[in-house]
Amino acid sequence: MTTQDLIPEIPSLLDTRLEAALRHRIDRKTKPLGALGRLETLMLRLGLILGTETPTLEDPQLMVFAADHGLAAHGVSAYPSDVTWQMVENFLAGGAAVSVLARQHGLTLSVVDAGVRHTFQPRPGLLIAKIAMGSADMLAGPAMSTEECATAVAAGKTLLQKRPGNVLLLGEMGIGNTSAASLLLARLGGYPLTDCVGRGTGLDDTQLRHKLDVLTRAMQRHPRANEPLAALAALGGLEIAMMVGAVLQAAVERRVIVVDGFITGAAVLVAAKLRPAVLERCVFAHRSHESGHRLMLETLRADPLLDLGLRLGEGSGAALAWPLLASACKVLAEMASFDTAGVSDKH
Ligand SMILES: Cc1cc2ncn([C@H]3O[C@H](COP(=O)(O)O)[C@@H](O)[C@H]3O)c2cc1C
Ligand SMILES: O=C(O)c1cccnc1
Repeated sequence: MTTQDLIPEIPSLLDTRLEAALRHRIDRKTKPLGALGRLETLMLRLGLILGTETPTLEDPQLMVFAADHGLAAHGVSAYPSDVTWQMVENFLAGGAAVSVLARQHGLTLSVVDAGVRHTFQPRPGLLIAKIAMGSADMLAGPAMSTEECATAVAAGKTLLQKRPGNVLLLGEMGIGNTSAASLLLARLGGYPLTDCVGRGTGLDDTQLRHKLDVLTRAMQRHPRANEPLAALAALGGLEIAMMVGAVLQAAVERRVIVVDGFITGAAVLVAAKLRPAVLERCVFAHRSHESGHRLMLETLRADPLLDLGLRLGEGSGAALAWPLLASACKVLAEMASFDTAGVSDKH
């Protein structure tokens, strides 16, 4: 499969007529001009993505992409790799944070086994798309072969195609994946690693220094992995690669993409380096407590909706931001204008 086949074209959403109509509609609502603040920016974005002055959100899909990481054997996380499969069980049993939030908000939760080091029993809500029993140790070679990486991206596209609705909320699970996300940010953003690495699940100072040392060696091991797909294969992870495919396909289909935290942000970064117009389809849910996330958001020119000090992942931030998207659509559709309500406009 050529890169051309794997990575679809994604046109810009630029539509000056629709944008003007949306701005007019928002400005004529019964409120001081601009008074709904960033909710107005959100209304505009949702209208542009869905191509209408009255967008409606249908059958939102929260997909949690899960995989293990070979690098985790080097002690870059505060928790053992087994937590990945155990949390997948927890998601499916309905007991994880994201399970509760998805239930509360009526989001369809599916868990994707992109490469967890465990064999799951098939059951509803679990999409088995396993590429390998975890990624390889990137200090010894690439995390994924070029073929594995391409297969993961393609699988992400196919999975998304089969899901209904017009909104994708991204989530992930994979012990060690803040390391992969940090490496992708450093390599694709051209930043010093120290600005990109954080405590993940809760490393202390000594453990953080060790993580930085391991990640420095990973960068040195792959000096030529500079292109997005090469960096993804060498330094990424199976769940991140699968999210890249899902994001590209969601963008092709003009779905709203709700981006969670640092790791889902890394997948969007790779996708945006390949196809910049992906970013026009994204809503950034929150600013994570993970220290590299600020730089990640700056790189993506993102202005996230929430800042709750979350450092969980799973799609928990995306689920928490969901009611704001729902409100934006409701207000755009139902709030009266100065003309219809007979309210006097400003002098
Ligand atoms: C119980 C538990 C539940 C989680 N849910 C998400 N993560 C989060 O932590 C991991 C990334 O951090 P690091 O790179 O430090 O391993 C990912 O699995 C992420 O989704 C969890 C982590 C744990 C321990
Ligand atoms: O921002 C995130 O998504 C995040 C941060 C720490 C641990 N897991 C996820």
